[in-house]
Amino acid sequence: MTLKSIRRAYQVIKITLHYGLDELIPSKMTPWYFKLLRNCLFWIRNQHKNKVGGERLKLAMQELGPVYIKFGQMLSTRRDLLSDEWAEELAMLQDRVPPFDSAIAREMIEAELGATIDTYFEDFDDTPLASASISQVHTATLKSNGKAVVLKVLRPDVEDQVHADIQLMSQTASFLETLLGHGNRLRPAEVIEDYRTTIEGELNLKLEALNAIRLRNNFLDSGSLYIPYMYEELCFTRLIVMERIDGIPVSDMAALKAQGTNLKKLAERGVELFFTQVFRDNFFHADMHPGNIFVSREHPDDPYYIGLDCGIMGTLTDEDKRYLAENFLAFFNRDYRRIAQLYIESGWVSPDTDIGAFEQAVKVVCEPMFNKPLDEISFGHVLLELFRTARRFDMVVQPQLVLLEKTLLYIEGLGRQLYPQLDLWQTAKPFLEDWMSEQVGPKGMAKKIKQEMPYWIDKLPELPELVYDNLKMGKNFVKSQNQMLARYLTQQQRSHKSNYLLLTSAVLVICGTLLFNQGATLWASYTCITSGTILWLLGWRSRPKNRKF
Ligand SMILES: Nc1ncnc2c1ncn2[C@@H]1O[C@H](COP(=O)(O)OP(=O)(O)OP(=O)(O)O)[C@@H](O)[C@H]1O
Repeated sequence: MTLKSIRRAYQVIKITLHYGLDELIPSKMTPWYFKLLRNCLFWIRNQHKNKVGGERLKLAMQELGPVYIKFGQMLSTRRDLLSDEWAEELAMLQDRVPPFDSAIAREMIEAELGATIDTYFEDFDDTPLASASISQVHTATLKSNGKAVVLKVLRPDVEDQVHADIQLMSQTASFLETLLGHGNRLRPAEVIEDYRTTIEGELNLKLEALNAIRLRNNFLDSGSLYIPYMYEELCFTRLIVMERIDGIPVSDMAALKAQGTNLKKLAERGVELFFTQVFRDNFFHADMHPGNIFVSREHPDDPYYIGLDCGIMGTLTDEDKRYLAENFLAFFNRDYRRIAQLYIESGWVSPDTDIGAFEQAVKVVCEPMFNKPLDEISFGHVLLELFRTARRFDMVVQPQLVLLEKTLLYIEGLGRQLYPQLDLWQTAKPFLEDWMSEQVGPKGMAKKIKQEMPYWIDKLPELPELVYDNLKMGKNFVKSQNQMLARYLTQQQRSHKSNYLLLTSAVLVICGTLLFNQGATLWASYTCITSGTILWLLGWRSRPKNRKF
């Protein structure tokens, strides 16, 4: 541990205690050494006693800085772990932070470009357009084509800060795990590991640019989503350059209404976009907070979305997609047994889960949802409740599914905010049904055969040899099984014989000794002991030599 990290640890402890976060751990779970340590730091008092737990945690994270703010934002999406009040409190964390000096930004940009800013850009604006926890955004004009662009550059030293803070968080999580017990529902170590993967991905802007290029190509002529063009030759780990977009922030309802945006279409498009990304492309934007989504100013009666910040993207395996789609369909058919089976078949919960109890638990949470009309049921909410239930049955966390659930909840919330009468079921159902029929119907079968045909054509010439080898192997297998059985029987016989001889020898030796002690005729006792010894030798010799057969 360096001096810097010790100082940081003290700062974290101080802020934690100022907000009385230690008091949130139930007293009976707090070990004596923890209480002792707390008393040693007696001068740091809880200064926010009048505030509730969730708010204290939010304020502490705000004060701890960007890494913790982002962590709080991520945690707010883990509604399978936190109660709704805590999650809502953390969702309010804002990561707009003061900008860093533009001279440093210039230095960093030039170091990445390997040239001066003037080589590529004119009108570089020293006042940042936006300044967030990980990066800062500046505007400029590209000399080569005169187009308006933005330069997104990482904050200085952000990598070191992130790594140091994450290390400290991991250590605290391991300590908490010991304190709360490894089977605890909160699973701190797992949550931090999940966060580490996310934030480390965000530190690589080149990766963000590559994600944006892929998403842009998927929706190039869609008329529903636009992703700004990335100038790939000017994209590096710490700097990316992209087309500057001009849209209305999706949360600005007044501006959307003022330009006469067709809100119904916009809301439906959001849900359609999500299902297309997941089920058609298997590549979805998983960081859809309001600062990253804009709406076009062009043709407001047929609006489209503009998406920024492709740092966090989600993908699902074909199996995950199938289980997910089947989960939704089983839910709408109220087939709770099927849901329980699907969780087991997919490996999300252990195969020895009590399926009856699991089915019952699923029913308890799902049934009340049908008190609402079908069109009001939220897919995100269904998934959230199912995950919460499955966690009680030790579901192994599937980070890709957590990302999906969080995005779905957000998209549905956004859709409802734009157009409260949005019929989620009617919008999403065609996607699920089409996808399912493509996967499991005759169409799916044909697709699979088409996909696997080249493999089988390649393997066909080997077929006769394979059949011959397998038949031969089968014959040899039966022969070796018979030999094994015969060996086993012989061993059993030998073992019985040996046990019988050893037992008889023991009886004879005991009898001989007793006769000798009682002063009976000597020859009788000698005969017993001698024959006992001979039988013991015979029994010992006839023991099965090798227990393997
Ligand atoms: N291509 C662009 N055109 C116009 N404005 C942009 C562009 N890219 C980013 N911005 C502005 O900069 C802000 C921050 O950008 P971005 O979300 O990519 O940064 P970030 O550091 O990843 O922030 P966070 O992780 O908090 O979302 C956006 O909300 C938007 O206002």
